[in-house]
Amino acid sequence: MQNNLKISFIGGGNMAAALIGGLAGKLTAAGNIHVVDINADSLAKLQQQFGIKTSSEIDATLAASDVVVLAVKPQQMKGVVAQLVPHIKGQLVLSIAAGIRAVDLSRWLKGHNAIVRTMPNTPALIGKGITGMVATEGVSKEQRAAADAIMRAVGETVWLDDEKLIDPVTAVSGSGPAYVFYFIEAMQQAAQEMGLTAEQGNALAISTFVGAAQLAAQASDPVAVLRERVTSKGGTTYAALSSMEASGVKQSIINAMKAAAARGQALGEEFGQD
Ligand SMILES: NC(=O)C1=CN([C@@H]2O[C@H](COP(=O)(O)OP(=O)(O)OC[C@H]3O[C@@H](n4cnc5c(N)ncnc54)[C@H](OP(=O)(O)O)[C@@H]3O)[C@@H](O)[C@H]2O)C=CC1
Ligand SMILES: O=C(O)[C@@H]1CCC=N1
Repeated sequence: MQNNLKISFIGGGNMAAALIGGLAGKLTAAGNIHVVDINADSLAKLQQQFGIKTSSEIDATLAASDVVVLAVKPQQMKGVVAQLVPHIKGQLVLSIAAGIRAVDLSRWLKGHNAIVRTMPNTPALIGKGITGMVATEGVSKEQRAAADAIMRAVGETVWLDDEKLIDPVTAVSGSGPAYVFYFIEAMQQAAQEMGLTAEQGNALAISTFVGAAQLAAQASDPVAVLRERVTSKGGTTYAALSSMEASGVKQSIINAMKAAAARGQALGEEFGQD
């Protein structure tokens, strides 16, 4: 599916690159995608990889865009948005930043209220992302559909009614890939400490994650039942899970995710001020 959607990215870092990979030449022609970034290396890489337009400064391309994607760090957002004001008229502004609230973006944009706040994740790079998203009142039906199409180009979407839920989404799926990588790293380390080679440990740990995740996605049973099926009475899995319970692993994960959500809220409070 290709359409003529003109999309400008402000910030061409890790997450923007993951999104552009799913959009360029797929949802829209590469020539319809424009990236503004202060980092010349990032721009050169993006242009070479995807054949998109790039510039180091905001220019007239922005005013001609249908969608402006804000993809800089939360700490950089206020300064960046201030530069956009003269160029934002009726475009949809789509933010992927953690923490920064739509009300603050709208105020910085002098009352512009066609804003969709989203929280994607890096598996977007391979079309397996999932994005939580919420629209402000000024977003038209067509703009909501465009936002959905952009994020669906790199995976699934989950629409929320309440912007407050973006912080929990950030804690679950936005930051989530890092928890998975952390768990895989621990499994790889354990594999090596028990005598397997790095290559063997990598293959075993990663395939186990992929296989178990796909089984969980396809099974009609809850994951707790799938876990119980692996856990023979008095067996090896029971020994491992008992050790995890005794160390408070589950509660640690819950605490960590609540810390991520709290950090999202704090970023909004810290970097969303006037
Ligand atoms: N990484 C992830 O997994 C996810 C990230 N996000 C959100 O995405 C956003 C971007 O994150 P990520 O891609 O990881 O960050 P990156 O640092 O990789 O990308 C941000 C880019 O913006 C550039 N930049 C800084 N200032 C400006 C400016 N004034 N004008 C234009 N470009 C500028 C940076 O350049 P320089 O490096 O020189 O500063 C950098 O290339 C964040 O708000 C984050 O919360 C959301 C979901 C997941
Ligand atoms: O760590 C962060 O703040 C960003 C948001 C979600 C994933 N990365």
